[in-house]
Amino acid sequence: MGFHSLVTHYALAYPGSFAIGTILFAYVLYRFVAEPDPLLLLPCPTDAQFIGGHVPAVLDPGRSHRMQAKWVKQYGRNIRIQGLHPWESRLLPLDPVSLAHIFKNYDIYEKSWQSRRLISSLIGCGMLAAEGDMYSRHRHVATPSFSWRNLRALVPLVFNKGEELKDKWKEMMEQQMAETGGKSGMSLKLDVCHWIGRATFDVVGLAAFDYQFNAIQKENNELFCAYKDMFETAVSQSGSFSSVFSIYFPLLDRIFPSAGSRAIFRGQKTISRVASKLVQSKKALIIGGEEADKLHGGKDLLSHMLRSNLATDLPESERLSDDDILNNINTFMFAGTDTISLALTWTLLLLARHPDIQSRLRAELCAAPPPDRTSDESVLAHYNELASLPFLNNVCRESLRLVPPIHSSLRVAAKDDVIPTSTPVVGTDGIARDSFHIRKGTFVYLPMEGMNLDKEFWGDNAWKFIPDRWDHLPESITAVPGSFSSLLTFSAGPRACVGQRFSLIEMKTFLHTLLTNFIFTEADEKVVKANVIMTRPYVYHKFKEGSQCPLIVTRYVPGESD
Ligand code: HEM
Repeated sequence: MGFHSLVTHYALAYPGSFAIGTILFAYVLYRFVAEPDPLLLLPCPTDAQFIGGHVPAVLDPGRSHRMQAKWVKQYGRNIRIQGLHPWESRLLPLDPVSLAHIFKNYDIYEKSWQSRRLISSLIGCGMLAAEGDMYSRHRHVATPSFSWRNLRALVPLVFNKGEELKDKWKEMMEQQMAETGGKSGMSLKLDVCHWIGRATFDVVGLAAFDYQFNAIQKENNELFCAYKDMFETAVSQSGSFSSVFSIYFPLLDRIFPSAGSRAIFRGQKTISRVASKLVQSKKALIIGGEEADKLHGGKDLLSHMLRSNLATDLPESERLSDDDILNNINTFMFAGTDTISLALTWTLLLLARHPDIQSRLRAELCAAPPPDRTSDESVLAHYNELASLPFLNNVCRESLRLVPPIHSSLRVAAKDDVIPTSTPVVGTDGIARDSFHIRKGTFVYLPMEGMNLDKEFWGDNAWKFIPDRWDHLPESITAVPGSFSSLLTFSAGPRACVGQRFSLIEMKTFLHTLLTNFIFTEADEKVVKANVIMTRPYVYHKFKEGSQCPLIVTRYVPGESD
């Protein structure tokens, strides 16, 4: 039978599947031949895995910086990488001009529907997941809460939580001393990631909605457990079959939930019950009039958001519903707890690995004595002093540069676009161009860590922890479009992190309290980085034990320990 008659025979015998086959064939022909993806003009590294492509390499903080440096040398700063299968191309821009364009045009480069659905299914459609008009309304109502004037009022509560953590560790040391008859006790091996995580939950709970989790003392608060279980389940499930299933078939996941989904639904129920009551009672006080609101004096982000949402000059169409407000509180809990605790954990690990830098920092911090804990004014003056300490500033920036808690992010082009470049891109056709086309639907990586570690901008020692670099930065870094000190740690452009200032308050305040009371040294275990939604510490070869960062914490006694 010839090809012709074979096709006719098949079409007559199986008309349905023949029609589907023909449509698919026409689509493939159209996509790849008549309208080939313009990204195919960009050079692509040849070392992709058949399934998974370059994605694992691009996401792995253990090797992505090395890989990217090699690719930039070979292919230039705008690279086409292979997506999850050989027919899918993605863009990896390491060019500051291209990245600035992508960050600025956040309405073209949106979060993918998959990541938005995943985030929404966990914490609702708050600022992190929303796009379009909904996003603008969220940002409009939430941004004033993060003004410096409002954040100043939160400094004392952050300071007090740092002190509480210090007191807790001292108490644990004293307890150990009593148990061992004084033989040991000045030192403890602590998973600092776990402990700082508890303190950060406390801080964000109070700052976000004036709620006392009391997690430094005990991990049994109902709301704390709900949030913690929910976030931990989401982290442990990331990339698993059940999480992919729940993204693509949310309805089926509701009807036949996996164990993980059941844990998440349970958490959501508790959060909705407890936190909704908080929203209602705060709202009633604000609506109750100026006097009631003054008495309530809510300095937390929720109170500020409710006030700005209830403002008489806000058009009705721009107001958020109570559910939207609650989604934003969940968003602050999700976006503001692990991020800060990881930033602090990595800083302490880096200081443990560089004892000379730790001692220098401690000397600077000890010169700024602690304030009178009972006076908010004194705590604020203390923070102002910390904010101006040059070496503390350098250490924070260097740690946030070297290990950004969010390694990278993913966007998808919502329409066709032309991306400018800093230097001409030489296409696979040999032609040099000042810009290149990108097709609607193309995935684009935002390499936060990649840009922070780029040797061409930061110098040959870019992969090392050198806080002093901040005193003589190379001119080249001014080209990098970061929202904070030319770093992409807090992203860039209109959708950069709203919590940046707050994070620095917590980092600096905690570092002062912890380093003037304790010395941090490395334990026997080797700690390595892994990207599990965020860049988290794991003990080498003990990935199954979960994220942890064991360090030896020793009491610092001025004069004796120096
Ligand atoms: C060291 C700490 C922090 C780091 C490194 C960090 C980093 C980031 C990054 C990289 C993004 C952009 C994510 C993306 O586009 O995919 C982001 C967004 C965001 N962050 Fe943070 N963050 C930190 C702390 C906080 C805190 C404390 C809060 C709130 C209390 C917060 C709230 C948010 C929100 C709401 C967004 C979404 C902003 C938008 O889309 O307009 N973050 N953060």
